[in-house]
Amino acid sequence: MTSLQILTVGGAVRDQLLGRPVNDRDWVVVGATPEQMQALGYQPVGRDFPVFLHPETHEEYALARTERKSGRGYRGFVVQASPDVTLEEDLARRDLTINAMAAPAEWPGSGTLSDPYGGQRDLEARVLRHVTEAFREDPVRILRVARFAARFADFSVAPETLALMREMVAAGEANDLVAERVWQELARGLMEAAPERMFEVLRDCGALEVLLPELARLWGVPQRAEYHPEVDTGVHVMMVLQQAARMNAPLGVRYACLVHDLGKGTTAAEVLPRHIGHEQRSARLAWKIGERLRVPGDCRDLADVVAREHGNIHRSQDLNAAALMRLFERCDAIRQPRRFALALMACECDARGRLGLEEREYPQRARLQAALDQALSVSTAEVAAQAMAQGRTGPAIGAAVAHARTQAIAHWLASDPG
Ligand SMILES: Nc1ccn([C@@H]2O[C@H](COP(=O)(O)OP(=O)(O)OP(=O)(O)O)[C@@H](O)[C@H]2O)c(=O)n1
Ligand SMILES: [Mg+2]
Repeated sequence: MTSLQILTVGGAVRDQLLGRPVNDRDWVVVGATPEQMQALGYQPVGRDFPVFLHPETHEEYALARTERKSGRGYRGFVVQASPDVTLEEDLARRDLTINAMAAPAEWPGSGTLSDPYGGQRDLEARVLRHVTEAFREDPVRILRVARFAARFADFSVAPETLALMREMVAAGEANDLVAERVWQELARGLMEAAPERMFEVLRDCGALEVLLPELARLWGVPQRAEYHPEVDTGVHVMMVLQQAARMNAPLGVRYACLVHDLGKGTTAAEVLPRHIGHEQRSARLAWKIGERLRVPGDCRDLADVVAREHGNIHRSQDLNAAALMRLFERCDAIRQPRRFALALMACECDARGRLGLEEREYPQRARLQAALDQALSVSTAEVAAQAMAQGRTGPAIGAAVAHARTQAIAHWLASDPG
């Protein structure tokens, strides 16, 4: 039996070597039994994993372990931890070499490091490389590699790792991923600096076709070159995501960008490169994905508005007050102005996510925002009181309020804001 050793491992070591901020620390404990850990005051996390929380810092301490698979997919784990498992054995079953380094507790960021699998070498070479065949044991790692590619934009996936990921997908390993885990990884990847790289990697290994066939289908679908110099729909959607990242857009906006044009993938061949009515089809396909991946409600709702209305928002420059009010009503903008503002942000990303048009102005956003502010400035209570004084009831009161809002927009338009 080895003597008890507690080391920092994984992301914290990697990020420290990269000079990036370290948020959470993960620890590996070698040479200990669960009973010893509990005697030292650590709290066990769950029954299945030999993971403990530090009594004060609440950081995760995992006993060195080897894992062996008993079934397919994420649920098929049997975890084997014992005080005989060495550090090297533990590191061998981790996902990537850059995540398979361990350092002493008080490590200054350089000097002694346990790096049996070339993590430092791969960090310097900017390579995402799997450690051993044990990579196969957890198909979530396919998503993790894609997510790390989105975070570390200048890293490439090692050819042998991509080949292994392809094999896993071909063997059906991506089919059994739990919806929540897929969404969790996708959401994290969407929030990285280069979200488009996640989809590039997922596409390269075949996982995108399995996880998001509605999205995978967009590559090879042409759009009209007058509006879309990049032509290819998949390329366009990735450019839209790049714009969203550049604007530091929140998750909902990035997700809405991802799904806004899904309907272009089901356009009849004889209509191409036009996509008449794609917005409704996008909304339906986005709904399907939302259900399948259990996407949170706020992301789904925003994506729905953007899918249905992005064309109308792009073409909103000449709308009169009544038409603007109808747009606001379809978007439920009066009740949900913040969501509408996010929808406008997604539309701006869509407008700029086109080859050579990345810097274009998007006056629609400010104009619609200002028009909505006018509509919101109407005092509902006052208008309703007036309507009631005139003997109106029920829906007629609502109509009077809507009318007053339209009037407010009309006044503002007449004072011409440009
Ligand atoms: N499916 C997984 C999940 C985690 N790990 C290992 O557990 C460590 C900690 O996992 P996690 O905190 O999820 O990832 P980090 O690498 O710390 O990255 P992040 O910055 O996203 O926390 C990883 O570095 C890796 O060694 C793994 O091998 N396979
Ligand atoms: Mg971590």
